[in-house]
Amino acid sequence: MMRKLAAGNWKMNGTRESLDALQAIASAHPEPGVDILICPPATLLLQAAALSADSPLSIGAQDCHSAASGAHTGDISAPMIADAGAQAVIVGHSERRLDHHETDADVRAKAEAAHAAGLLAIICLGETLAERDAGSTLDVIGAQLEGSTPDSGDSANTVIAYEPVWAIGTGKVPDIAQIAEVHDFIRDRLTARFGSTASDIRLLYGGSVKPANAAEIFAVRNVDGALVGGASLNAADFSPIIAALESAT
Ligand SMILES: O=C[C@H](O)COP(=O)(O)O
Repeated sequence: MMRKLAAGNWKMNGTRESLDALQAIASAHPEPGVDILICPPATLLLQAAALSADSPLSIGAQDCHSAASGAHTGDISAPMIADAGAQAVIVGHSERRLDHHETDADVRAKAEAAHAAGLLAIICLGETLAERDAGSTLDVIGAQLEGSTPDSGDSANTVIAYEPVWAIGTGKVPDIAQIAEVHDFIRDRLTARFGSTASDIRLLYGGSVKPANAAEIFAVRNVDGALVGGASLNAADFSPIIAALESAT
């Protein structure tokens, strides 16, 4: 049976004192009915993983290189992330695709590296506002999904996060029908490619998820959790989102 996933992406936020939030979240959900993942910046991975070792929280990174090691100044590899005690890594976030010109092929290679290192790969997809306005959302999502998801993907090692670029950090959220359309589309495409395991590949929605809108989003068919940015930075906001997901399960 699939366990839904509440994932927090701290992005480029957080210093050591921010780790207090991990304890607060773990204390509020001692036996959660869903999986909980926090992805802090790389500087905090080792400490966050150590602090969470005996808690229901898992820790993930926000990116990895596609190579296991080598001359890539400033990058970290999937084996290094695993060595730090983390269990997951986000790949292909739109901020990486935009800021670092990452292509679908790059994202696919990173996801393959994550799988090879035994990490859960959270593969992000999302259309821009211009693409939505042009009516090409499903074409964009279909191409990203096909190009970014490796053949090694299955329900145990892969999560897909649908994050409309225009909804990230803006307070704007697609309407429920729009979320349902894209999630149904992703599920159908995964089923066509991967067969029966696709029904258990978790599909997360991301983009301005807050305590006030979480329950409505989690009621949508084929929404198996959320990838949360700003509202994951503190327990006061993230904990009600976790609770909403538990209630929807
Ligand atoms: O990875 C998380 C997403 O980019 C969503 O960020 P947000 O919840 O701050 O809109």
